[in-house]
Amino acid sequence: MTTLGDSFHVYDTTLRDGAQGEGITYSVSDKLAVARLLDGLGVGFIEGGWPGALPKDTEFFARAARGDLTLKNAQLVAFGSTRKAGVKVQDDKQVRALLDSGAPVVTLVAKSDRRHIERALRTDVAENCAMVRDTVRFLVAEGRRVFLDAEHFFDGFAFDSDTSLRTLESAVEGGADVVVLCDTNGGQLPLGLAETVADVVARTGFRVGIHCQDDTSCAVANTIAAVQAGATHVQCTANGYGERAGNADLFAVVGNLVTKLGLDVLPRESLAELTRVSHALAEIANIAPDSHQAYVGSSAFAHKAGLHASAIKVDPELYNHIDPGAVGNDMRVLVTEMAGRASLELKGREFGIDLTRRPDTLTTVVRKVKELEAGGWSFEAADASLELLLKDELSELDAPPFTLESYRVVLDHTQDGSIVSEATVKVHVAGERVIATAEGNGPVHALDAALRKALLPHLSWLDSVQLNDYKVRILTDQHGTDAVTRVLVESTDGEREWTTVGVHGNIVEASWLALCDALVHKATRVGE
Ligand SMILES: CC(=O)SCCNC(=O)CCNC(=O)[C@H](O)C(C)(C)COP(=O)(O)OP(=O)(O)OC[C@H]1O[C@@H](n2cnc3c(N)ncnc32)[C@H](O)[C@@H]1OP(=O)(O)O
Ligand SMILES: CC(=O)C(=O)O
Repeated sequence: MTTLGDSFHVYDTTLRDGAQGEGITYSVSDKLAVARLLDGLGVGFIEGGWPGALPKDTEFFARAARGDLTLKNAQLVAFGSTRKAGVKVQDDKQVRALLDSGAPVVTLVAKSDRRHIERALRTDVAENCAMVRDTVRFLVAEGRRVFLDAEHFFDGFAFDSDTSLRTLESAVEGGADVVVLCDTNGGQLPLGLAETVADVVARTGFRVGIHCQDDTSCAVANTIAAVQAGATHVQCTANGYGERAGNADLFAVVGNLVTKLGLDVLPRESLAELTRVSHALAEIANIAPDSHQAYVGSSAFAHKAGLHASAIKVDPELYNHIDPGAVGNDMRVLVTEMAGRASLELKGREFGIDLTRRPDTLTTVVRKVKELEAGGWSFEAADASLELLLKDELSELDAPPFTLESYRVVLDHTQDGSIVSEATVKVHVAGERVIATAEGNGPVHALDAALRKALLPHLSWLDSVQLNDYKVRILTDQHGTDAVTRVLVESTDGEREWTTVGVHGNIVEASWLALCDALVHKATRVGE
C-alpha cells in the first residue's frame, strides 16, 4: 500500500482513460506489462479497463484472475457504467461483467449533470439516482468496494447543484466509498475547481476524489488544487495519456504531491523510479517520451542559458526546483550559442576535464561555439563533437586514427530504374596508404562502407562501432548565406552512445565530417 495507506489514494487509469488517447492501442500483454510497472511504483489502484465492453479488457481481467498478474501494492479496479435506465440491475449484462471480472474494486461512471441525464440518457433525475444507488448497492452486496466517477460534475454543479449532489448522495447511500468529481470535458481552471471541491466536501462530508482531463492544460494544476481543497483520491494516467488532450499526468501529480506538499503518497523509494517508469510506459504505448515533460522529461533539468549555468556552478539548487536525482532524472548543461564560460566549465566536468584554471580556453571555445552555431552548427545534441573541439583547443587530442587523402562518390541511375551509390576513399592509416571502394543504397551509406572497408584491417575496435541514427536538417537563410546542411550522427559501440555533428553546403561532406568525428571520438576512448 502507499505510505499514507488508505487515507490517500493514487489511482491510475492509464489502462482505461489512457487507452482512450488517440494513437494508443494496448494488447492484453501490453496491459499486463503496464499494470506490473505501475504496481512496482506503488500506486494504490490500477483501473484495468471496462470488462464486458471491450473483449481485450475482459481478457485482461480473466488473465489477471488466472494468475498472470500478481500485484504487490495495488488493487485492480474494473470500470463500467451504472445499470441502464429502466433495466433491473441484476439483469444488466454490463454490470454482471463487472462482477465476473473478479476485480475487488469497481468504479462506476454516472451522469451528474442534469442536462446529460435528460438529453443523453433520456431519463429523469430520480431514475438516474436510482440507477446509481441500485448499482452501487448490488456490487457492494457482492463484496466489491465501489467508487463513483461523477461525470461532468463541475459543469453540472454550476448548472444545477442539487442534481449533482443528489447523484453523489445516491452513491453513498448505496455504499460507495469515494465520490470522484470528474472534469470530463476538461474545461475547469484551478481556482474555480478548488472552490467547488471545498464546497462539496463541506456540504456533504463525503470522501471526495478528483479526475481531471487536460483540455485547458490544467489537469495537473486542477488535481493539485483539488487535493489542497480536500480531495484524498487522485485519478491520473501515465504521462498524461487520455481522451482528447489527455488526463492529469501521474508523474507530475505524484512529483508535486510528494516534493511540494510533503504527502508520502508512494513508498519513499518509488520517487526515484518515476523517470524510469515513465519512459518504460512510453515505450509500451509506442509514443516517444516527451522531453519537456515535468519531472521526468530529459529536458526537465537541462540548462541552456549561460546565466543559469553561472549560478548552477555555485550551487545547482539555485536553478533546479528539486534535486533531479530525487525523481531518477539528471541535470544536464547544454553548450550552445547561449552558453557562457560557466556552461563550458560545467560541461567540462561531465567530460572529466577540469577547466577551473583555464580561463583562456573557456573564452576561446565559447567564442568558437558561438561562431560555429551562427554558421549552422549545433552542439546541443552533439556532445562528442564538442568534446573534440575542447580537447583540440587544449592540445589533448592524439593524432587522428586516419587521415583522408580524398574521397569520391558516384551515383548510378540505371535503365531499370535502380539507383546505386559507389564511394571510393583514399586514406592513410597505420603508416599505409589504403584505397577502398564500396557500394551503398545512398551516397552516405556507400561512403561509410568504403571507409570501414579501408580502416577495418587496421583498427580492431572499429567492428563494434555502429551507426544508430542519422538526422539531416537543411538550414536556409543562415544570415543571408546559402542553405547549409546539418547532419547529426548517433553512434554506439554497444556500451555507450555518442553524437557528432557536421555542417556543410554539401550533404555528403556534412555527413563525412560527422562520420569522421564519430570515429575520432571513439579513438579517444580506446585504451582509456
Ligand atoms: C467519461 C468517460 O470517458 S467514460 C468511459 C467511456 N469509455 C467508452 O465509452 C469506451 C467503451 N465503450 C464501449 O465499448 C461502448 O460505448 C459500450 C459497450 C459501453 C456501449 O455501446 P452501445 O451499447 O453500442 O451504446 P453506445 O455507445 O452507442 O451508447 C452508450 C449507451 O450507454 C448509455 N449510457 C451512457 N452513460 C451511461 C451511464 N453512466 N449509465 C448508464 N447508461 C449510460 C447511453 O444512454 C447509451 O444508451 P442507449 O444505447 O440506450 O442509447
Ligand atoms: C470518468 C472519466 O473518464 C471522465 O469523466 O472524464
